[in-house]
Amino acid sequence: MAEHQENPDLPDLARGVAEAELADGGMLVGQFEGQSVLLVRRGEEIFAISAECTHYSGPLASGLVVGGTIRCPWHHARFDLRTGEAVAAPALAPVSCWAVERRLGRIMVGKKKPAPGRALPGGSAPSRIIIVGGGAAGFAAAQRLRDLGYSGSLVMLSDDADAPVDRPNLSKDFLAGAAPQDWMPLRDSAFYEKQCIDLRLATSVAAIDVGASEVRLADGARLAYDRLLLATGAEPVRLSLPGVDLPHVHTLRTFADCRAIIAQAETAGRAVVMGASFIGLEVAAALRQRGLDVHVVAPGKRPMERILGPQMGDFIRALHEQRGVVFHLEETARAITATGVQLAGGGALAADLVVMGVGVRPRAQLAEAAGLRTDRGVMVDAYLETSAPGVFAAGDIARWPDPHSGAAIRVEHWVVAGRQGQTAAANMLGERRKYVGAPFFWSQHYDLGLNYVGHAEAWDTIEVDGDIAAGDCTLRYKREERTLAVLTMGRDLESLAAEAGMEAGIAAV
Ligand SMILES: Cc1cc2nc3c(=O)[nH]c(=O)nc-3n(C[C@H](O)[C@H](O)[C@H](O)COP(=O)(O)OP(=O)(O)OC[C@H]3O[C@@H](n4cnc5c(N)ncnc54)[C@H](O)[C@@H]3O)c2cc1C
Ligand code: FES
Repeated sequence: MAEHQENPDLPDLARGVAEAELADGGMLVGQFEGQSVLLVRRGEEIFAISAECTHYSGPLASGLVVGGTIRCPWHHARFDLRTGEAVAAPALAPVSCWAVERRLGRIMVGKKKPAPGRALPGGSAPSRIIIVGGGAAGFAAAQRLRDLGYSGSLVMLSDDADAPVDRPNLSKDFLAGAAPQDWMPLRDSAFYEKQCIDLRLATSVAAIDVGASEVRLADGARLAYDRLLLATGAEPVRLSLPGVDLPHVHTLRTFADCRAIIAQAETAGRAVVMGASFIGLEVAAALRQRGLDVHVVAPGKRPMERILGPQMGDFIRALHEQRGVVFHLEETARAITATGVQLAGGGALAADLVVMGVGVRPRAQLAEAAGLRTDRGVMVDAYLETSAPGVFAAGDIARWPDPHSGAAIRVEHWVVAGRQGQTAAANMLGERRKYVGAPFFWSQHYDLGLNYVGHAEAWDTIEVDGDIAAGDCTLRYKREERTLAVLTMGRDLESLAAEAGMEAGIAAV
């Protein structure tokens, strides 16, 4: 938690505030020993927790209290009000909590509470767990296993040479040059040592033998498991075009990909981004922030129209055009040369950097070869277990029965991957916890963020409330009167309420 200068505008919680200042259901930010502390009152109970989210320092006072949790307005992390525990991704570290005293009509903050400990769930705990994948789902699962008290062997295999990183930032602040390199790892190497997580980088898994409960590494070594989590994520599609292997043509998935784009951007003046969806446009924004000329080539009529609809498509286009991005829509590339991109429509664009953001495909080959049930991803049940008992899957590869849309869906969202990793961890230890989280993602373009809750592949109506052009709106994607998804800009509380509402709807069934 960040240290703060004394702020004369905030009440000193060592001296306390009058009880009347904190009504039932209310929140109040004060300071205690130089730190911002949030008081939350629920009936007769008062909680004191750090006012800043441990993900990107979001202001918890602008969040939503649901049951015993407080939810961050920026990317929906959840913290237990009593213990401070980060119960749901994307936050991976707890917030501090303090004891609260009520004396002579005043509320005062006392001693900091110790970090929470958890008892291992009942049942026969496995003694060897292997996680294949060092991304959002794999990391969150490993951390949650240790948080839950699992003390057996925990091996995490990743074919990436870098330890797990904050992948969403690869197309945002880090690519734009606004975040230092040391922001990127989710944890430093000391964390893995301390938690006894045997993290093996640049280690490729070649096969899984579910009959023998073994994974085979590319170097031929075999490792036995009692429980296995597949969290192999997705890989970027590389269009098959002449010139696609030229050195200035990139895709973006890993930290190394991002460093290579940055190295090229340092000398490049003109970039062509292929694809006008989330990653393509975030890359376009970041490269504009670095001062490059940026052209975007995409086959659709509007950017992001298939996912967000025409109104948002027009808005996103205008937003990027105001910042100097030039779109070539309803257009595709025919070939890439050392100096540019030739368009199918006959034109040509000069470029010394080309980035393809044309989608990803799930890395489900291991599961397919092992005979697990797959269908455009790895099929899992509500507990995230695959068709092979004891083998779980989470994140971008998993297709799960989503209770909100009623369909088996697979998404590519950071928060979903992290939360599925956390649920799979509990279930690998013998809990029977269904994954019922409403899908959620965020995207950032320059200083504008959008939040999206739910899942709508097709809709018949988009209900717009507010002013899209002003970045202050809520869009509801509906089919037959039912809201499938809610997009907000500048209305974080509505996004949180939509998520909580969808989840409450499921809980009530
Ligand atoms: C640039 C970028 C920006 C993004 N921005 C956002 C955003 O703003 N919001 C959002 O919600 N989502 C965003 N996403 C999507 C989000 O990052 C993914 O949904 C998330 O990372 C999925 O997590 P995962 O654990 O399933 O897979 P990954 O994070 O991809 O991790 C997969 C891991 O498996 C390893 N692996 C794969 N196969 C093998 C093998 N055979 N042997 C060993 N290891 C293997 C890989 O090396 C990797 O470590 C972004 C993605 C990218 C690339
Ligand atoms: S800042 Fe709180 S969830 Fe991201």
